[in-house]
Amino acid sequence: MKKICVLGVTGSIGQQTVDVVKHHCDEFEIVAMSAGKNIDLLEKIMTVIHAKHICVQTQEDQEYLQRKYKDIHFYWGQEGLIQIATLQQVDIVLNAIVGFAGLMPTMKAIQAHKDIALANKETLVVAGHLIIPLVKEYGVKLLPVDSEHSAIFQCLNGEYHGEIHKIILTASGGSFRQKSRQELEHVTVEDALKHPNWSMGAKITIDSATLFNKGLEVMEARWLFDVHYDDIEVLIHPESIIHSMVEYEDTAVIAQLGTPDMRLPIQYALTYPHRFPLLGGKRLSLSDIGTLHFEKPDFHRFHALALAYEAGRKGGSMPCVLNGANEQANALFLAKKISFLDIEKYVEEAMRAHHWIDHPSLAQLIEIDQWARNFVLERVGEI
Ligand SMILES: NC(=O)C1=CN([C@@H]2O[C@H](COP(=O)(O)OP(=O)(O)OC[C@H]3O[C@@H](n4cnc5c(N)ncnc54)[C@H](OP(=O)(O)O)[C@@H]3O)[C@@H](O)[C@H]2O)C=CC1
Ligand SMILES: CC(=O)[C@@H](O)[C@H](O)COP(=O)(O)O
Ligand SMILES: [Mn+2]
Repeated sequence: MKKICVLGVTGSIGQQTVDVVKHHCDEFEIVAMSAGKNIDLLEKIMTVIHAKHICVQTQEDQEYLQRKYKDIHFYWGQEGLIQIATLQQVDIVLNAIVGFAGLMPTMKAIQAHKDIALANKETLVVAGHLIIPLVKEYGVKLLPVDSEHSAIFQCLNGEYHGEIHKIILTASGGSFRQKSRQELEHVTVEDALKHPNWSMGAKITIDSATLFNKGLEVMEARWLFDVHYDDIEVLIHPESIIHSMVEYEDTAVIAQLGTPDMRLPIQYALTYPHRFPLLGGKRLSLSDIGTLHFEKPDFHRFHALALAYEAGRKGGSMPCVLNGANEQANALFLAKKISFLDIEKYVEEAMRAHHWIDHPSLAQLIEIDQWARNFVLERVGEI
């Protein structure tokens, strides 16, 4: 029985993880889990998942729940996340928290010798230079949950022999794939939240529309598979059927395909190297689909992708600035305080204003992340 700690159980990935675990309750048990502020949903999940260790975001919610459920141990805040992720009985931490908040629990879990199933791509974007050496030092597994990276991991069959010519990351193009730069000036939050193929949390859905999601994924791939940015190509593939590909030195291209369903990469990260049935999973019928489409990304129209390659190539503290500024600008767009194109504008301004440092420590990353958020808030007149 594999004992799992699910961070972000109330989110899109978190709930799909619950679904996977429910269908394989002989194999997996969720012994610890965290929510942010959605306590109603957490209490619903608690009726099917009987974890004894639960973390929430605020002390107030922790105290409320502790009074109500005496036989469960409740924790709160960042410290609480670290406590549940490092519990002795936990074998693997599935990190499905959104954003920078996922970084610290990932690091501490690795240092407590836990395997990591990583959906929280921001962890690697901002701190790949710290995380990858830690993974090696502590001899733990780092298993990708992000669909493209799971696809690459499956193509590589869990092994890497340095024979990769390039990685081809597919991108749906998001909600506005066919819109001109001029049309993008006036798009709404409601339209941006309509992803063509995936039902996901709000932050990543907006990131998908700006293409910052793909930019973050380029950086995630650089760290997970130890490839140079010149060897990572983004390919627009509107159907999201090919989840990504690996081209080898001998010109062979290996792809992983399937109907878009995040439960597969979640489950594979938990069952690797084995494959279990995916209950309710829709089988792919290429004859029904008929045609798949591909196009090159337009780096001018989707400037975010160009910014992400630039930040990744610069390395050091720059990805942290891009990520922090993007998280803040994304939230301001969702709150209808800035326009869609303002997101990439403020991220670029933060990158230009930043005093770059090489190899930032965790403490420096925390400072830089806060600086980038404040930079955007100041530009918008929010502080
Ligand atoms: N959704 C998807 O299909 C995919 C997601 N990912 C990645 O997975 C991660 C999660 O995405 P997704 O599930 O869509 O996001 P959601 O917004 O749906 O869920 C986020 C989860 O994190 C919790 N949370 C948010 N902020 C904090 C915080 N400061 N401290 C503690 N917990 C917090 C939320 O709690 P609450 O809601 O209770 O406040 C919720 O449980 C992201 O990094 C995303 O990029 C990657 C590939 C696909
Ligand atoms: C499901 C998943 O992994 C998301 O990251 C998804 O890839 C978003 O789609 P696009 O960013 O390609 O639109
Ligand atoms: Mn993805």
